[in-house]
Amino acid sequence: MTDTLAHGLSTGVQAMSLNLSAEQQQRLLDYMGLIQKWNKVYNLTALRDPAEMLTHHLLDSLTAIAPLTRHTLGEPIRVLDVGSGGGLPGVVLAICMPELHVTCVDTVAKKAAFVQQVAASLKLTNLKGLHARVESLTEPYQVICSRAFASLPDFVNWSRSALADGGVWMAMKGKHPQDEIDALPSDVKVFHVEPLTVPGLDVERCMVWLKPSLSLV
Ligand SMILES: C[S@@+](CC[C@H](N)C(=O)[O-])C[C@H]1O[C@@H](n2cnc3c(N)ncnc32)[C@H](O)[C@@H]1O
Repeated sequence: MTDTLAHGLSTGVQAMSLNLSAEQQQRLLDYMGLIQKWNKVYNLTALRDPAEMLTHHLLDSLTAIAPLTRHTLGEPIRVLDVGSGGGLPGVVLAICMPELHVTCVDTVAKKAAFVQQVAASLKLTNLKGLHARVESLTEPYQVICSRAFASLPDFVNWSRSALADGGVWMAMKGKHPQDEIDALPSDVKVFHVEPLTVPGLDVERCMVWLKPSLSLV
């Protein structure tokens, strides 16, 4: 099974043209192993089948790497993953983009504790699990991301106090969320929507990029 998962991961990584070392791919597999091991204790995901976890969680989260890399251009910025749960996509970002400083915030204490445990086990010094409501955060992040978290209006309204000057939001969504875009506050605008393809999954996914409309970014 382990070999099958490793093969599925490297095939997906190639399909996405990602440049990940053998060590990074092993860490991704180790992360999946930790989710499987602790899922019952921490209640991290409804998925139990490792092959499904690979496609629906790991490969799905990996689709964020290329767009985020195009945005950061290798800068060591601070990234906040809102409603990160077991660390998706935050842990994946921390593994694949070691220059980033990634904080995964969740209101559920044991989910934040799990991310802390992942950081320690996988020696990810650029990863932190934080137990808090995102609305309470004020330290600035240059990119605030989310996956399967909330509607776009709630996402930006609840996290805007943590957005750095010139910062952007990056939301991983299913099909193009026109209704949510139409309901955004007037001082937030979408500046890019890009389709995402998850290898091995026939689903609609997109990345929605947003920023305060007065920003000069
Ligand atoms: C559906 S889960 C998504 C988890 C993960 N991002 C993923 O893709 O698997 C949404 C998470 O948001 C967290 N959450 C809900 N409201 C929140 C808030 N105001 N601040 C921080 N986390 C919140 C929940 O505890 C839950 O773990």
